[in-house]
Amino acid sequence: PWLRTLEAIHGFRETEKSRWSEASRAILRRVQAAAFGPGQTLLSSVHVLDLEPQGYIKPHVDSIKFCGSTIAGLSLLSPSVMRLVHTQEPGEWLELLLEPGSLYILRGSARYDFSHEILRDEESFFGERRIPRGRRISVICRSLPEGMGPGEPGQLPPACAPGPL
Ligand SMILES: O=C(O)CCC(=O)C(=O)O
Ligand SMILES: [Fe+2]
Repeated sequence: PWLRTLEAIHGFRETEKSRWSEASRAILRRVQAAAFGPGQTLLSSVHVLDLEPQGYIKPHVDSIKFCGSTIAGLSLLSPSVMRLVHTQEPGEWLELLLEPGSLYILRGSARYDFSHEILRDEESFFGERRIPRGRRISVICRSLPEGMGPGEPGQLPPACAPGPL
């Protein structure tokens, strides 16, 4: 639902999950505490993306219609490189090495003014260092779009209706 519309992603499968084991919920609570403020409401379901070794994500900015001001992603299995490029100033960019078990948080300017992408295996370098890509799973939490309080769930796709994590 997130990326199919953008055709930004290749070699993947995905799902949205709202039911988690207690052990997983404990981890999601840590993500929530690290990435989101007390006033932020999260989308009720968590996005899980499974990228095959040849899979990659092209540069995009998450839709402001479906996603609020914060995106937090937990990377699992293979390391990968995320590149952020300023949408107005392509010379302004940075790369993040996403080690398995790491959490990235996109908020503020990183969320709105920079595109993000996951490099394909052939281009997967962090500086000079080659980062060979294997299967990568990411678990992504997002805040609700502003003005999308529980009173206005009609504008959201059903899987994104607001609710507790
Ligand atoms: O896999 C990730 O960490 C990022 C996924 C992403 O950019 C998205 O779902 O919009
Ligand atoms: Fe994204």
